[in-house]
Amino acid sequence: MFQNYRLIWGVLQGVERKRFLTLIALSVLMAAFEMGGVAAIFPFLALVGDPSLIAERGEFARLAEMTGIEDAKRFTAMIGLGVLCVLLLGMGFRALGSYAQTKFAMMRGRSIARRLLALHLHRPYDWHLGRTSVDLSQSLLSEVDLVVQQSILPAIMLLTNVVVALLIAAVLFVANPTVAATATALLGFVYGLVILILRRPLKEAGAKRVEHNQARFRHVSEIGEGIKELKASGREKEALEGFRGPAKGMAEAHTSAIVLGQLPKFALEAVIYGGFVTLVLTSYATGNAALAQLMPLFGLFGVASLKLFPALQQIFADISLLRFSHDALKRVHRQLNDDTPSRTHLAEQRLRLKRDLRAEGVGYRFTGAIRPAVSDLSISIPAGSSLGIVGGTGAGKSTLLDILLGLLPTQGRVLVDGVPLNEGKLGAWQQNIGYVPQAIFLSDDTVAANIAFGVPEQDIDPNRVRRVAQLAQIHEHIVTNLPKGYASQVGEGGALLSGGQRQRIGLARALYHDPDVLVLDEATSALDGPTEQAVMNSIRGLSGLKTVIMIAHRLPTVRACDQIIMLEQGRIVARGSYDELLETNADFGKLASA
Ligand SMILES: Nc1ncnc2c1ncn2[C@@H]1O[C@H](COP(=O)(O)OP(=O)(O)OP(=O)(O)O)[C@@H](O)[C@H]1O
Repeated sequence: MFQNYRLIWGVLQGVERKRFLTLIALSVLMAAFEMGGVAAIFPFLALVGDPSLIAERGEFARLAEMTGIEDAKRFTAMIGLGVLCVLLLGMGFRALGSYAQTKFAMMRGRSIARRLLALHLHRPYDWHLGRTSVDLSQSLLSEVDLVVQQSILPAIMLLTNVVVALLIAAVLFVANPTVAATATALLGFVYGLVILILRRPLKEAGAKRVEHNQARFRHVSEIGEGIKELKASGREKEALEGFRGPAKGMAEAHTSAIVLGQLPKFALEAVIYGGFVTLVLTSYATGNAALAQLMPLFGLFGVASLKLFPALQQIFADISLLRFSHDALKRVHRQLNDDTPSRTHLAEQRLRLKRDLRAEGVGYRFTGAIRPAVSDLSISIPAGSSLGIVGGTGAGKSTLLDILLGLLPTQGRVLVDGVPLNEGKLGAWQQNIGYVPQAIFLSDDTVAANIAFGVPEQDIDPNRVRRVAQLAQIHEHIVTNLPKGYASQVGEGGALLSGGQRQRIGLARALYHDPDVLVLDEATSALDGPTEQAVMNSIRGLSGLKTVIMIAHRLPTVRACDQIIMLEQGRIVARGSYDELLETNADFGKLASA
């Protein structure tokens, strides 16, 4: 449990930690108010039991003299009112405190999720390779909520309730040390025993919850991604069955946590009320004291147990939640404190390409790969020219592209106008690149918003959107076939657009920010012959204005490129113009005729 506090401390940041400490101080104050209310009951009940105390007890006498209320009934009523005020004040203060605590915890849900997302976005590209987005969505959408509601909030509440319980116990000790000591020993024993018995099953339920939740997220995400294959092969039933196990496991883990958390309630109830009855009966049977004399004590214990019992109950519930959420907290803590370097400074100004882009001896080997995907490769691309990259599958084309984009760390150097690209310049360089991947991601938004991707709606320039759509040969389709033109919704994942149309939206998107460098990673492979030709003509129209780097499987696609390189096993095996390569390289000739 102390580990939970350590982990929470690690999850919080500078100002959050200060607020956390302030809330704990507030908890102590809340507890003091709570105790004040309980302590005030004792003299009040004593007075009700024996009005002569007004004259006998100094503090009552002084108060009666100060207020001028000598009449016993009126004096008792005044004290009762005072006690009520203290109790109400305590409750009001506690309500305010609870609001502050809950708000603090809930706001952490927002800040922790945002930090997780920011860390994820700023991790280097090679860190993302081999990782799925399931991890992120599970942490952001599920584990953070659990951490907030079942770790941070209970951690604060636990401290409040422990202080409340201790202070109320202290009042009871002052009132009657013997009874209080017996009750404490009894409660402590029962309580300790229950915690000891339940801690392991609670922790196990928490670990199982994380595991099943992960499986649930993975399964749903796989269904989303593979829905076409699933439906086409009629495997809906299996997909549904696959969800059953983790969903059931998750429900069972939560059930265990809730039931185990409630078990001690009954044990405590038995001890508290059983103890109270025993106390009354013993006093009555032994005739040790008149019932009237014991009244204040019973009243005190009654009110104390009204306060003490929920506090003890809450303490156990908080401990249960902390144990249950331990694994989720550990996971979020690990993700927030993962020391993979992040690049958080986004450049404001783009790094323009005026002379040339050069790669000198670049290379990259994927983790676990036997040989490098690209090795010792050098190339020079004059600004405004076009480069076509061809080669068989696995030749290293995409890896070379990723190196030039600054996405992968490389041996050798990449130079922009003779200046080596380093960590500090990557953001500025990437802002100057328009990238069109093989598969375009479309958000469930309008066509215009998808072209000006990431630009807030009010800042979208409709003229620019139209211009780049014309360049990408998609304008005619948008204005003639879509119901609301540029304001039409594309449907989730671009469901209303064909593969070729999606690709052209992607091209328009890459052109929207008017980058100096246009990178196409098999971007036209989904287009039919005439459309590809039209798009390639548009790209050719950019000749001299933009530097174009493209990967293509079909050789006609790169026909008009100023320079073509052919890769094999990560190395350049031929370079030149299309016609030069056709003449000098037999493999290229074979590929062209194929
Ligand atoms: N994330 C990865 N992890 C490990 N190895 C990888 C990874 N991505 C690519 N590779 C390996 O690196 C080599 C080059 O891959 P790359 O994707 O650059 O080739 P490519 O020429 O673009 O292939 P294709 O035309 O099939 O897309 C291949 O052997 C591939 O298996």
